[in-house]
Amino acid sequence: MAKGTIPTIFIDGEAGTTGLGIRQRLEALPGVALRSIDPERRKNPEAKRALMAEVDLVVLCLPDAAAKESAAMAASLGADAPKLLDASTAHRVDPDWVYGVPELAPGQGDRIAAAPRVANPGCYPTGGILLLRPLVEAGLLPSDYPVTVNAVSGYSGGGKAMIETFEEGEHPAFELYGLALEHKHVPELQAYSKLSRRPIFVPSVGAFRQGMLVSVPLHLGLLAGNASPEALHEALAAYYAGSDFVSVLPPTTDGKLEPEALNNTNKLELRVYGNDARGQAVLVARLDNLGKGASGAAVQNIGLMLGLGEAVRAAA
Ligand SMILES: NC(=O)C1=CN([C@@H]2O[C@H](COP(=O)(O)OP(=O)(O)OC[C@H]3O[C@@H](n4cnc5c(N)ncnc54)[C@H](OP(=O)(O)O)[C@@H]3O)[C@@H](O)[C@H]2O)C=CC1
Ligand SMILES: CC(=O)N[C@@H](CCC(=O)OP(=O)(O)O)C(=O)O
Repeated sequence: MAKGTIPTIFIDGEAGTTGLGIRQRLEALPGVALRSIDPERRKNPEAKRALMAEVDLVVLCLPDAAAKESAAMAASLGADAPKLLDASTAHRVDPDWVYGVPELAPGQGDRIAAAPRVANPGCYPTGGILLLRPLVEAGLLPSDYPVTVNAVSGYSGGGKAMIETFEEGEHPAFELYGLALEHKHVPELQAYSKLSRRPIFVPSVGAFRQGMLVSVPLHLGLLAGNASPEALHEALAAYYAGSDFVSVLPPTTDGKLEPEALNNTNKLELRVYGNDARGQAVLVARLDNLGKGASGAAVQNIGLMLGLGEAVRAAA
């Protein structure tokens, strides 16, 4: 139930990369009003608390520690507490929060719509989970399969600090990272893909602003019943039939894929590349790390949480 005539939203951290992207998308959306704090007071706890009590929904676009503080502040408002959507990593595997991937499973969109607290997903896990979960659910990919997820992101994924180092020419043009195998996205990737064995995750970042590819190599002989690439494709296509934003495409014929084609959209594409003779396949997800990987996904969740789903679909 809206506190005013139309739902109101406060973006805590609206000057950052994700906050700005959400703001721009919401400004183009009819039926919501944005509320802000004077920029000089944007980190002031009293100013935040007062605004939180007035709005219907707060979006947290903050580093993890600040997101935890803001979430506690909102909870302390009791009956005046707004709904929360957290873009940080802080609450993604917290059982008191609903994971904000509407395509995760049947009924997930309804769970997001009804939830007081929703955790927006990480950009890389969005691609990995949407590739893996249907195959585990279908019994094609054993849950203890030794999964490796390789990925490349545009440099905006690292927020304001990384954007600056790339645009000042102070960052290598390409870099593997996360090689300590403790990347913050692994827990959500494992939990929501329903994998019993911790996946190996090897992210990388390149000299392009935005766009992302997430890929998972598979040995067909280790899948249930030596599943074929066609069976993997069919399982994914059936899972996302009728989805507004996720599509399952035949692989391109030249065996190449670039990461930027979906930039500035909330779309995500899945493909299965296979070679029966070699007994191998590679699953690939393409998305915009700032779109379906962050701000686009946030606006999709806001649409569900505030009953604006139709407007979000129309604007996408
Ligand atoms: N970039 C991406 O692709 C994605 C990022 N995310 C997540 O979103 C969150 C924000 O990331 P991102 O936008 O990239 O980061 P940025 O560094 O671009 O922005 C963070 C913003 O938060 C502000 N901030 C920090 N502390 C406070 C506070 N206590 N109160 C109010 N504002 C504060 C910062 O201000 P100042 O600079 O002045 O400190 C900055 O404007 C992170 O948790 C990140 O993990 C999620 C999905 C994708
Ligand atoms: C290139 C780069 O540095 N990417 C970020 C992830 C960006 C992202 O979407 O992660 P969150 O949603 O969890 O913030 C990283 O690997 O930490």
